[in-house]
Amino acid sequence: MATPHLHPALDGGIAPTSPDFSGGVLVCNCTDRPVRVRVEGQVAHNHACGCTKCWKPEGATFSVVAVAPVDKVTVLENGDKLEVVDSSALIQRHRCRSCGVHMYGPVEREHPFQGLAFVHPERFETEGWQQPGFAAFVSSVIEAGVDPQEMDGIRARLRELGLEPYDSLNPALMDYIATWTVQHRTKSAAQAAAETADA
Ligand SMILES: N[C@@H](CCC(=O)N[C@@H](CS)C(=O)NCC(=O)O)C(=O)O
Ligand SMILES: [Zn+2]
Ligand SMILES: [Zn+2]
Repeated sequence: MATPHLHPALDGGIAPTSPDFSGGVLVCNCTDRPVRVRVEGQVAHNHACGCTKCWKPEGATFSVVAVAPVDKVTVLENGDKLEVVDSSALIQRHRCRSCGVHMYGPVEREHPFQGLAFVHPERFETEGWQQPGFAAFVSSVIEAGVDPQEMDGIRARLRELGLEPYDSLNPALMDYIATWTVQHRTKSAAQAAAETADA
């Protein structure tokens, strides 16, 4: 069977992380007035995402997406071209309205990921960004039109590339979310008790 095409940054082997990468500028696809967004520092939790919401380059089955603290992300040029894809979504994906590339997606509402912005490191002008480490929302590629019969081949290829496939996020992030949920619940209960005591 033919090797499945996943994403240009994955198909030919994954470029290694550079210890010297200290941030860079994300650029959209426009030749005229490209949107430029600066990210200070290395990105984190870079991964392949199979969900239908994340931006993918033409023909790709997966997105490559990472996070950076939102206060390390600055729109440098042509921010007037940005629009929010879906203002009701958790991730406020800002795309270039001319070329469609998603430039950054902050999480603003109360959530374990609050304060982070999702970015597509392949849009960095320079190399050395953190290499992807796992694949998330893999089954979701079916929602984008992939034949379910291709899933074994896709998961095998992801594993071959060292990207363990998950149908949600990886265990580290799922544990982080669950821990946040417990702490948040505990904090809310404590706050409620304090308010009752004050009354
Ligand atoms: N099966 C859904 C999954 C969508 C989804 O939950 N995506 C994840 C990974 S990016 C998420 O956290 N979404 C939050 C959001 O889109 O704001 C799809 O493919 O559309
Ligand atoms: Zn553009
Ligand atoms: Zn996604």
